[in-house]
Amino acid sequence: MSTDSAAPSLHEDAMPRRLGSLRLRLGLGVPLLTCAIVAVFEWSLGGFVVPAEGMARTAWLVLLLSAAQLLLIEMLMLRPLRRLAAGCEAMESAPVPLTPEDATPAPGLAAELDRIGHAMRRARGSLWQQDQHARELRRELTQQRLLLEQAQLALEANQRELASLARTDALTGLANQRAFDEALRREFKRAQRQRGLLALAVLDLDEFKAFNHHHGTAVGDAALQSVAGLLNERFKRDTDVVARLGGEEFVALLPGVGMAEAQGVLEQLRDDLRALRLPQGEGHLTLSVGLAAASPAHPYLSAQALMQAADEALYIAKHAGRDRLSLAA
Ligand SMILES: Nc1nc2c(ncn2[C@@H]2O[C@H](COP(=O)(O)OP(=O)(O)OP(=O)(O)O)[C@@H](O)[C@H]2O)c(=O)[nH]1
Repeated sequence: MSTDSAAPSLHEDAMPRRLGSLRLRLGLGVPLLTCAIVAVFEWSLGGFVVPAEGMARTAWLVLLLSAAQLLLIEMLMLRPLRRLAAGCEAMESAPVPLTPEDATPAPGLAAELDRIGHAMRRARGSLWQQDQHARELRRELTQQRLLLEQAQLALEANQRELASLARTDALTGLANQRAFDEALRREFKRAQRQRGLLALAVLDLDEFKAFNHHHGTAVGDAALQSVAGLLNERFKRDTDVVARLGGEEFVALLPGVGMAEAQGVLEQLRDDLRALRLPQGEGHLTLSVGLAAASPAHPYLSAQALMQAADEALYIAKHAGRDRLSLAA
């Protein structure tokens, strides 16, 4: 049968071994039983006193009867059992297409066993198909999970980008008002806690309305970007925060920096701007700065109070004629 050569299984040898042992037992048992039956039969006919000729005839009779029985057992039992065993083994291996021989089993006991083997192979085929289907579904599920993970990563990246955009000034790339407000609150509390220094400068370009008017807003935009570049250059420490609050107004928040040090760096920044001679190396765009600094010797009640002091200093610088730095009282 075709299933005899099916894919190997864990119990491949077990069933034939069992059938071989059964055949051996039948091979011994059937002749002995036949011998016993013939002996009883002979005894019932004439007793155990049998001439030598009669003995030989009886031996032949036993031999022939045993051979006939064994042949019948082989055809009607062992062969169908082998098919059944093959059917059982096929349950553990890939299905093999049913042959016409499988589809039309022989009549009698063999037919029953064949039918069982046949049904087992059909069940195996169906199980195998379901198993294949389940594997496909699992593969698809894995793929979908991968896609989902990728989409999730992309979404997280987008969210991070959005969050960063929400805290960044689009024109200059500096922190915006929202990011600055958070930084001011955070650094002010830290300075208070650690009794440290915190300088805050508010910087405002002078007569920027007129600048825009003369040179156009595109040139004005470029000037704002140049000032942002200068701020980034001058305030490079990890703890420094520079931001554009809107329009032509910038801030520099400098943790751990006192009034004198901040004043020095801001004057250098004003020199840098003057040297640039915006626009196009021929102009004279200037900057006014208001500077306030919190320290244990000069504390402020709140972050807002520090900001207000810097704003007031800027107001004084503007009203004193612009292009200068004014210190908070
Ligand atoms: N090019 C450009 N101009 C801007 C931008 N945001 C605000 N402005 C302009 O900046 C100018 C600010 O003008 P004002 O607030 O009157 O200040 P100012 O002219 O600089 O005068 P002072 O601050 O008193 O020296 C306005 O004309 C705004 O239109 C921007 O993103 N790009």
